Amino acid sequence: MDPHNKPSNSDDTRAPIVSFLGPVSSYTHQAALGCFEADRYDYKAEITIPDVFEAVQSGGSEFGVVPFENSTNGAVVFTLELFADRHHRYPDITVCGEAYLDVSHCLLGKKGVKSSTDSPALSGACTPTMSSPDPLKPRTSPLYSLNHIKRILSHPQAFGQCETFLGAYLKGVERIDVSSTSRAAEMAKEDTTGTSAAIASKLAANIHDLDTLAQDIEDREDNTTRFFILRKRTDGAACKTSKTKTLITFTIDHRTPGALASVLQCFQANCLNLTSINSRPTRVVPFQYIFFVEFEGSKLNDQSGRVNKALSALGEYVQNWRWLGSWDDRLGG
Ligand SMILES: O=C(O)C(=O)C[C@]1(C(=O)O)C=C[C@@H](O)C=C1
Repeated sequence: MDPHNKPSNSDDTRAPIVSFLGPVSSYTHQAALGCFEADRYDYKAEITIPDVFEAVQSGGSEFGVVPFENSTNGAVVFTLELFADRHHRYPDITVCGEAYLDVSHCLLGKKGVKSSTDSPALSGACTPTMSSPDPLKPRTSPLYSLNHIKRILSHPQAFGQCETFLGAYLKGVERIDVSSTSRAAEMAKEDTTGTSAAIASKLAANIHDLDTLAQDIEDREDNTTRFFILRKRTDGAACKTSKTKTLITFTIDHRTPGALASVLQCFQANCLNLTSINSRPTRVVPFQYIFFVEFEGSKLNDQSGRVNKALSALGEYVQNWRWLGSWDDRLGG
């Protein structure tokens, strides 16, 4: 990746640090490797997504890479929560880039028995029941028996991307949410009973020397995750291409009819295409929300002036709002 202009506070003698949701071999790590050349940057594995935000906000790391949304399972709420920034912990965090990664999950563990068509672990797949009369057909079957698996570990996003396989072959098996898929692989490796399995990547299987009990277990072949690259706010970091996107957050007075429609109208009036809308609770008043709107166009490279016009116009309808960054659109690139 282009280094998005060298950070102004960087010491020229050391490589800029890129923090990512670790440990190594997470999908976020793989996305970071695709964006930042290994000979020009140092990588730092963080334990949680908040740790990545903190590393960038404190200036300890120049860049951070975090998951933002998945094509099958939707928004990564943990990341939205941090962008909501209710306690003003990350006032300088901005998005300066994005990356898309094809995500193909494996079930990793310690193998028991080689699978055969009559293995009891495999025979229940897609059997209609009263509660599930029309079960979906998984895209793949296990490579080995899963009879010995007592718990599955993964990041909640990964569970949501593999529901069909899990429903067919591991129905009722306990699921444990952990901080990332690569952490799940580490924990499966540490389990000396061999009864834990992790949903993680092929790379994690190699790094942690785990058996691949099943592969391509995601519900959809086109399963893709979008990651954001974070950096501290800099006014000069202009986008490089004409295809750009911008993210803002705002709150509105929920008692005013049409308040949200009025805000969205500011984008329509300036011919700005919206690309995503999300919301999270304000946690001030129940059932009131912080909205996230992403749209095509850049605040920093706004030759037509449409983005800045829309942003000035929406001030009239919101309680408060914040620009979270403008960056080059990498979809399809
Ligand atoms: O990076 C990882 O390995 C993660 O566990 C995070 C994450 C996510 O939150 O979206 C990243 C990619 C996949 O979509 C599943 C999980």
